[in-house]
Amino acid sequence: MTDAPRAPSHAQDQFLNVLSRDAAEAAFLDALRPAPLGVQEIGLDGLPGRVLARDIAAPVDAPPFDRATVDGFAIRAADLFEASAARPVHLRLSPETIACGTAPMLPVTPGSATPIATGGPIPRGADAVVMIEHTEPDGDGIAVARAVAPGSHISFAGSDIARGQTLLRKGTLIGAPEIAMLAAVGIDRAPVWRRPRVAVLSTGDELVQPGQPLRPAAVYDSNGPVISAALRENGCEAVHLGAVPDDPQALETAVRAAFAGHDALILSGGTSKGAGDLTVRVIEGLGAPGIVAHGVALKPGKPLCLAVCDGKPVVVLPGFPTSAMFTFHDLVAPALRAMAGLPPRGAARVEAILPLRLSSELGRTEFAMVALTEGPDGLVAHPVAKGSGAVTAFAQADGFVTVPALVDSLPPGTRAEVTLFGPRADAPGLAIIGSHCVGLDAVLGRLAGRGIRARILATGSQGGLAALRRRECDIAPIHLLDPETGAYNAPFLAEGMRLIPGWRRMQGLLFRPGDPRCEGRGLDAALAALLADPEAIMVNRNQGSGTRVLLDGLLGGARPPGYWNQPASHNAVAASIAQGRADWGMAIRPVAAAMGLGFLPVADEHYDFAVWQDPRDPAALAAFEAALADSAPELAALGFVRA
Ligand SMILES: Nc1nc2c(c(=O)[nH]1)N[C@H]1C(S)=C(S)[C@@H](COP(=O)(O)OP(=O)(O)OC[C@H]3O[C@@H](n4cnc5c(N)ncnc54)[C@H](O)[C@@H]3O)O[C@H]1N2
Ligand code: MOO
Repeated sequence: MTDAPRAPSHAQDQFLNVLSRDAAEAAFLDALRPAPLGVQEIGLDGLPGRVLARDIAAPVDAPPFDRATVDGFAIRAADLFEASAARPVHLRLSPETIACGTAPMLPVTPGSATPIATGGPIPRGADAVVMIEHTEPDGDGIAVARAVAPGSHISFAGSDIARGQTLLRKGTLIGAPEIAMLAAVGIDRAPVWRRPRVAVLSTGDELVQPGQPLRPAAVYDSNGPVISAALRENGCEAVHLGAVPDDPQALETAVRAAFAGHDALILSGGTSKGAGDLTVRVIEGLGAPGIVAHGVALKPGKPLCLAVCDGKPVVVLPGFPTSAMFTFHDLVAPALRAMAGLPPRGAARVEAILPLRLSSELGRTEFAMVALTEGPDGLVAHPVAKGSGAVTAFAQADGFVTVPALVDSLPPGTRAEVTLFGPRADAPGLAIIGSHCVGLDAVLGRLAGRGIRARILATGSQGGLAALRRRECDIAPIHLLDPETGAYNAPFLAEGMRLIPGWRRMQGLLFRPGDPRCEGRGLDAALAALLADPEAIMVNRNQGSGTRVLLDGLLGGARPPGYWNQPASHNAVAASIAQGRADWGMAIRPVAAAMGLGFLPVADEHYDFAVWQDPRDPAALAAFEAALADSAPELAALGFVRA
């Protein structure tokens, strides 16, 4: 409860009351007591995805009558007890033929048979059907050379669904199989829970809706669409109202309107500081009891704000996309599912080995997202964290490992429980761990065309080689320069590994077009001019990258301004120069071209694939090599030269 008086200052008392995850959940559920919102009758067409509000009993039998399951003759089994190949039994034919949809008029009397189609109602007197191919025409009737057990080829009334039986239970999520059952007993509408209508509002001056051009310093609103999608996956109707700027009046108006017209309200962003106080004040004014938790000892997700106003949930998710999704799934979705009448989502769990130490912040329950590969001793859980601001972690991860608040790290080799996002992790065909290159996407496209799926985890060359050494992946893409020999990749292989030759990528010096220090000059002259100018700021690369080795070689011990800015990708280097945060750096040519930057070639870098000589899936690896050969045109178009 947060009725504490607020200082009118700008003091950073953002988290009035940091609760444990469990305490926050309990406070929220206690104040909300989530329950379904009411019942509505919906026709069959609208039922998929809805949740049944009452048990449904079958009003009729299915099938409604005893029927033939084959084309043949309705007979009396007793007539054929003695039938054999040596002494076929003759049966005379009844004058009627029973088609589907024809009610029989005449009984089957001893010594007779009635032609019947699959699905035709069994006539009185008959107790079995003999298949047409087990009979021969015989004068005015048929000859049957085998006995037939009573009940053969008959499906009896009510054998599928018995009248009065509970067909579907309350709480069932209706899909195609349920529609079939309802339709089969003649039901054309069913009572379902009303879907909670949930308003979704993003907050922040920097947000631009997808489809619009991006302004400088702005980002696309990804939380709004992803929360809306997740709401729909959890039985709610999502109403995405776009983004509202950090302006008190605009925020108050938007929040009040969204709250009034919906069953729940989900905001994102601005929970931790500044504008967050605005949102919090508006929420406090919406109704009692108001905010029940603001600040939860969770990682990601610390600034989560949970409120209940006049019986409706009002939630402010952290702005960072990964934090927003995690807190939504962990603490918000279960309550909304209960309001939608859906049962709790059962999460499958598997055990997997941690290949590396997993560090965690003491005092916060931490969820570490992991991608699974198959290792020699079972599943291996590779952390895929890119920070709370990332949007790709959910798509790349199979699930997460929970590190309790009082644990600060899990050592390598720990067998950890992984809670899966989906029903079961689908085993990828090929596990590729190492350095990522845009050219690899072209190869994987070709590989998919050959029906083989691959999982890529971008860990850098060294991480990939280590995973390959532990046999936790099939392929490690690497570009490692041995400064001693000047050779690429081969010196780094372990005994029993080999290289599949990949391609060469030209590394070079990047600059903004028109920079007089570089434009029209050769590499040496440009470098000399840059190093001579104290105003020239460089952007470096991370230690351990091949590009860094090249750069350090070029710099020959110099430490120009910007040296300590060390991002880990070609794209970050190019963005930094294009946006004027730095003036020069090193990256591969396609990245320079994509950003419209000037480029002075420095050296060809070799990007190859390390594999074991005795791979665990030789066929998949052969398919990879074939896909690599097929990708020559795409690679050439990207500016890569096949090795
Ligand atoms: N000094 C402190 N700074 C921060 C703290 C802290 O305790 N002290 N907490 C950090 C944590 S943890 C998180 S999580 C974030 C949460 O911040 P907010 O909830 O206030 O979110 P914003 O500041 O508005 O945005 C953070 C980040 O996310 C981007 N964003 C916001 N909305 C969207 C959206 N709809 N779609 C895509 N991206 C969005 C926004 O542009 C920012 O980059 O705060 C830390 N800081
Ligand atoms: O809570 Mo924040 O979500 O750690 O990044």
